[in-house]
Amino acid sequence: MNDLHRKEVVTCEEMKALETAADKAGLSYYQMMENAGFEAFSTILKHHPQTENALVFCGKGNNGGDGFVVARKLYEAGIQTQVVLVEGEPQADDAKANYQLIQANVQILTADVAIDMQESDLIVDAIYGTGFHGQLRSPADEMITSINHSKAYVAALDIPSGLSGDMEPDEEPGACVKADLTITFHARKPVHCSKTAAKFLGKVVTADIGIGEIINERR
Ligand SMILES: NC(=O)C1=CN([C@@H]2O[C@H](COP(=O)(O)OP(=O)(O)OC[C@H]3O[C@@H](n4cnc5c(N)ncnc54)[C@H](O)[C@@H]3O)[C@@H](O)[C@H]2O)[C@@H](O)CC1
Ligand SMILES: [K+]
Repeated sequence: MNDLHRKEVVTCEEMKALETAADKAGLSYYQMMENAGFEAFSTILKHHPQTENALVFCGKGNNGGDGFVVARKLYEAGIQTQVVLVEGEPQADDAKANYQLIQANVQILTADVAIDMQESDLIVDAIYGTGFHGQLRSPADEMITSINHSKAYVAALDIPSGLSGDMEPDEEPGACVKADLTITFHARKPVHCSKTAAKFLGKVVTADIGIGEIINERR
């Protein structure tokens, strides 16, 4: 593992290796998701404390799982919260577990119903993170166009959906979420250092999810 956990910028593959190492050292994937969701929630409310109505767009992978954790924290903080399942029910195990935890309290919408974004003052983008490659497909592309037309404050979890985490510095981005705030986990990915992507990232905050500490402890 060398000093990979100390690097300020890691590729998506290196991030996966760090998560595997942290899991082996005793920080479960489930706990990393909880930490990522809690840190994102706290960072969002620090930057947008006036939030009253939130809409959380979740994909089917672990980025969506982080979104379910954020939705639970927002609801627990007394904020009116709705979740949109962009690609149907979650497929990743920890995302499924976190989806179960919000069922009783958070209204769940699906991509086939008309979504009114007028009332929302916060949109959380948890559609895709480091697992995304290539171009957006339907219905995510239509959802993202609507997100970009809304007046809400937009916070992206890990990466604004549609951008590849390993983007080359001079690569032109395709269609993607335009965020006001991006909260990335553990370390920046190459996309967070790209000049061409900068206008879609907004302010970038790196959140500690416990990986560095657990790897240091077990050395
Ligand atoms: N334990 C973990 O693995 C952790 C993961 N975390 C979160 O999980 C994210 C990575 O999760 P995943 O690897 O599940 O992937 P994502 O949730 O980023 O993506 C979901 C799925 O989208 C699919 N996909 C890729 N390109 C696509 C395209 N063009 N159109 C449609 N679908 C496409 C992929 O098959 C992928 O499985 C991170 O960015 C981070 O937010 C965090 O919770 C921290 C811990
Ligand atoms: K995202």
